[in-house]
Amino acid sequence: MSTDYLILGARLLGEEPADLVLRDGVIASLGADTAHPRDGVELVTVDADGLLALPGLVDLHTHLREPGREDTETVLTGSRAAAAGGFTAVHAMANTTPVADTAGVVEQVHRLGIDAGYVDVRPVGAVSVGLEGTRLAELGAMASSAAGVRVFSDDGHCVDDPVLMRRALEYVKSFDGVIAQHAQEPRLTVGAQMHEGVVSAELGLAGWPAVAEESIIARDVLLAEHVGSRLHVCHLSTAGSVDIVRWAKARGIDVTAEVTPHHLLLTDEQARSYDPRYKVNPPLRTAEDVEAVRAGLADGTIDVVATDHAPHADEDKDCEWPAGAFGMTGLETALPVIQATMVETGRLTWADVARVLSTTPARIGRVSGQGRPVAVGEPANLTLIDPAARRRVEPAAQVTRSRNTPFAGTELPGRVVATFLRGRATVYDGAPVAHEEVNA
Ligand SMILES: NC(=O)N[C@@H](CC(=O)O)C(=O)O
Ligand SMILES: [Zn+2]
Ligand SMILES: [Zn+2]
Repeated sequence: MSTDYLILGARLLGEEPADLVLRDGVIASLGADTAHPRDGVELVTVDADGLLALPGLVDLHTHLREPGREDTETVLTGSRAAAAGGFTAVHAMANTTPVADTAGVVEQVHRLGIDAGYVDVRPVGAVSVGLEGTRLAELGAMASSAAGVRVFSDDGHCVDDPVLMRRALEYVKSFDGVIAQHAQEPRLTVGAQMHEGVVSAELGLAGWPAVAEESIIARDVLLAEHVGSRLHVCHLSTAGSVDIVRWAKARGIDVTAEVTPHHLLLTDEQARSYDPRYKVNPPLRTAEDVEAVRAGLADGTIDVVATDHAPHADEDKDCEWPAGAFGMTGLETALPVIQATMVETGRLTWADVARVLSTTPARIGRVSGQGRPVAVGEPANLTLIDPAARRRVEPAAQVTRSRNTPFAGTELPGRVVATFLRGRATVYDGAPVAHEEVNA
């Protein structure tokens, strides 16, 4: 039996509370309660008093680890964690085993996403064969495959060869693609363990200088301008990077940039714990950098927040810092961290949050039917959150298969109460709906 939802009294962005009816995959009405039972259709009423309705969140940067490291995350577990975090679409990065550098692999990931049914999984295609940075992958075949890839990235690695980067930027123009660059000049970061600065010097850990990121971003915006193509900067983390992107945009270059929740909250001071849960690429930077990325997100220089959800096995984090893997989980804490760092500080409104976590990432990834406003006739992709809730992060209670959250024990605001993908609940009463029900 199919289900209609009548959501009573949800707060909409900048508007009075209203009742919403979700029916046949779309928002059928908005305003006073107009739902009436239909034959053969269950009508479920949701009391949304005090809840805020946001368009379903869209992540431009998620690591789902399938194929290859299903012990840490699968398309099913990762997309369920995404729904729990309020997402209705994620982009699955290409650094799997095998690498998503062929039409076959991206179609497989796409198919697994459909079978999971929690969010729209948009596979990212690798830029180079095997992420090796030497030969261009079959970008056109991935674009025209059933997966319809539009975002290409060697994430985890930088496309450091400027000739290859230029060719990739030129090539994706023909199918409206974008190159998402992991900006890290490899020769400036050999053996790097954390941000290069006062703390790394004190701890005796090899440093990752800000210029290793900034020099690649500067080069790439100029390459994008030269060939008239579209560039996206992954997980931008330094004040200098914000300045370069601001300059490029003022010059009219077609560049967009993302920042992660962890770079908006944490600093390199966290490394003093020697706990590898704070080890991430790019590294946590200084308080001045945190202030600069917050300001850049507030003034629109940084277009989106992307999680860079990077699940890792316990054995790769319960170890000495130098042996630890780079990466942190983020799908279930993204919205709470943004509420804490940007909304409760008065730097973003909830409408801005919808823009940076839904509308703009959907536009950059060319994800149709996502990132749309909560309005009549639109696909019913939305999340209901309780902004007044406060919760302590418990790694074992999270939906993701991995426990490497840097926010363990931290109290954060906000809670996802329900998420809907095309009118079907993927999360209800704060918990993911059973798999049999979402993909029934
Ligand atoms: N962010 C990370 O520290 N790690 C990512 C790779 C990446 O995003 O560069 C991963 O795949 O684990
Ligand atoms: Zn990266
Ligand atoms: Zn990544």
